[in-house]
Amino acid sequence: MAGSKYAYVRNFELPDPLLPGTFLVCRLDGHSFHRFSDEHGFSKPNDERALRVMDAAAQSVMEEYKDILLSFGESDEFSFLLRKSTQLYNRRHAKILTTLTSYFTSCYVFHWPKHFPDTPLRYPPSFDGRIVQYPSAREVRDYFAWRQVDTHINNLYNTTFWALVQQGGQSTTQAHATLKGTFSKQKHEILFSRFGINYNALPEQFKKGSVLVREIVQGKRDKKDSSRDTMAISLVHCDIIGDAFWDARPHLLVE
Ligand SMILES: Nc1nc2c(ncn2[C@@H]2O[C@H](COP(=O)(O)OP(=O)(O)OP(=O)(O)O)[C@@H](O)[C@H]2O)c(=O)[nH]1
Ligand SMILES: [Mg+2]
Repeated sequence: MAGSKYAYVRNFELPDPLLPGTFLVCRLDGHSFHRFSDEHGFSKPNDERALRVMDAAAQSVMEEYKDILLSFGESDEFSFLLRKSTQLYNRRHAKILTTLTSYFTSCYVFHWPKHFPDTPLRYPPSFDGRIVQYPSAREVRDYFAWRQVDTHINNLYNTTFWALVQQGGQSTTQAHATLKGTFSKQKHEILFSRFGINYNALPEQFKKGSVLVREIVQGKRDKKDSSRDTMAISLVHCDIIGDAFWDARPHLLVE
């Protein structure tokens, strides 16, 4: 079939394949959530309702995209690990990134009312996204360890910061100055001696983020493909994503 004289413009649409045989990590991050959290009255430093909306949206994404084996979330971000051999959308970069970002965003809006029954959305939230390609399991392990360490560092800072402001009566400028150059031990000490807060006793989700992992259901075969095990998504808050985590779940890092 001959194209119209206009059809040549199609040639300007270039292919954008992701490298074959690489692990894909897609990280989404709330756009201007500093403002979004203020406008929707999130509690500081952590709002459990807000974290539950993020977890619910990520779970929906994993239910829709079976090649996502693991996801990790904290604050306004979520990272998704796709299996190395995924053929999702023929590994087209923009197609994967835009559909995951838009599906996550609409799931966030979809799940919002359940967790914020008394707070209607004041405006539509949005998320940005990127895909990083990692050649080996080592980088994937280190990637998730990096995000989880970041959660801990940020949470310790934010918890101490807001204790100084909310309970200690400091201005935000003063609180920043108090914390400047402090090591983590000193922040623990400020929390405990001044405010009676034992950091280690805070909810695991605040300190370690949310891990959603596709686990093998022992002894059960997939209904559609009997050569495969049945997988179920489980939400873990207390796991360290360290060597013991990965070693117990070798299926996450196979081809
Ligand atoms: N109060 C409160 N704020 C939160 C919570 N989770 C995320 N936020 C806000 O979301 C921000 C997330 O950090 P960033 O992603 O660096 O900042 P951002 O405003 O989203 O900016 P961009 O991502 O660059 O668009 C935090 O700085 C907080 O202001 C929460 O549980 N409670
Ligand atoms: Mg953000």
